[in-house]
Parts: sequence; C-alpha cells; structure tokens
Amino acid sequence: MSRILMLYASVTGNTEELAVAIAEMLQKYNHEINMKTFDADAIDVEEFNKYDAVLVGTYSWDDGAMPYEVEDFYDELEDVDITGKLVGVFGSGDTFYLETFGGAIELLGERFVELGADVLPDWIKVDLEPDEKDFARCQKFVEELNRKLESMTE
Ligand SMILES: Cc1cc2nc3c(=O)[nH]c(=O)nc-3n(C[C@H](O)[C@H](O)[C@H](O)COP(=O)(O)O)c2cc1C
Repeated sequence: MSRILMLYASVTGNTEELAVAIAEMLQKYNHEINMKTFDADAIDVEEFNKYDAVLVGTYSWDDGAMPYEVEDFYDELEDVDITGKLVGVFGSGDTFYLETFGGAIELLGERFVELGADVLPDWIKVDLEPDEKDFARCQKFVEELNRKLESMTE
C-alpha cells in the first residue's frame, strides 16, 4: 500500500469527476488516498514528503492560465525538493479554446518536469465532462502509476 496525495481545482465539477474516478481506481489497488481541493483545503507543499506520489488536477482559465486558487501552490513548488517525486497531472479544459486547451495542465506538468519530478507521461486533458474513453485513459494512467509504485517498494 502506498500513500497518495490528490489535489484538485474544479468549479463546475468536470475535473472533480476525474479526480474521484482516479481515486476510486487507485483504492482498488489498496492505496491510501488523501484528497484535497485548492479552494477549500489548506495545501502545504512541504507535506509532499509524507506521500509516495502526488496527483494534481486543474481546469484551465483565461488563455490557458492557472486558476487563481492554484497560483500560490504553483509558485511555492520551487521551495521544496521534489526531485524524483512521482507525480501525475490531469484536468478538464475546453477544446473551444484551441491552442490554450488545457493550458494549466501543460503549465503544471512543465513545472514538475523542470523541478526534476518523475512525471507520468500521460498528461490527461479532457474536453469538458469526461466520457467513457476518458475514464479508460484514467485507468491506464492509474495502472502506470501503480506499476511505478510497486517498483519503488520492491
Ligand atoms: C472565462 C473562461 C475561460 C476559459 N479559458 C479556457 C482556456 O483557456 N483553456 C481551456 O482549456 N479551457 C478554458 N475554459 C474552460 C474550462 O477549463 C472548462 O469549462 C473546464 O471543463 C472546467 O473544469 P471544471 O468543471 O473542473 O471547473 C475557460 C472557461 C471560462 C469560463
């Protein structure tokens, strides 16, 4: 069993749907998941040390920008050593926004890579509400995460 921190920002519930689905899939592997939302919970980057993996979900805003409630977290990431930390990013956007579709997910993923984290290769960007295909992709994402977690405990 591994400990996983799941953080997400969601206004209309699409990213939350993904977060809940991913958490349920992970629980089937008996991992312990602590879920927090950026708008309601205190989030301290220092607590990363207590977890084997960190998953971060966000919607995108205004030309692919990071939502306001995620900005402090994004800025504070450089204050902790996350070298080699197992991380995954996901979220909902809107393909209507073309080039800035899922921009905040890109920003987050790039930041984690820059800081040396071990970022899962699939950065899950979903168009509005997740459908069956998106949930199947989440399942693959979870399997990859589980594989990595298992190899860490071997
Ligand atoms: C004012 C405004 C600006 C937005 N800008 C973007 C954007 O640049 N890129 C994008 O992918 N989605 C953009 N969106 C769409 C949201 O990211 C999308 O509706 C998403 O599904 C919301 O996720 P949530 O249900 O988790 O809150 C924008 C939405 C609004 C209302």
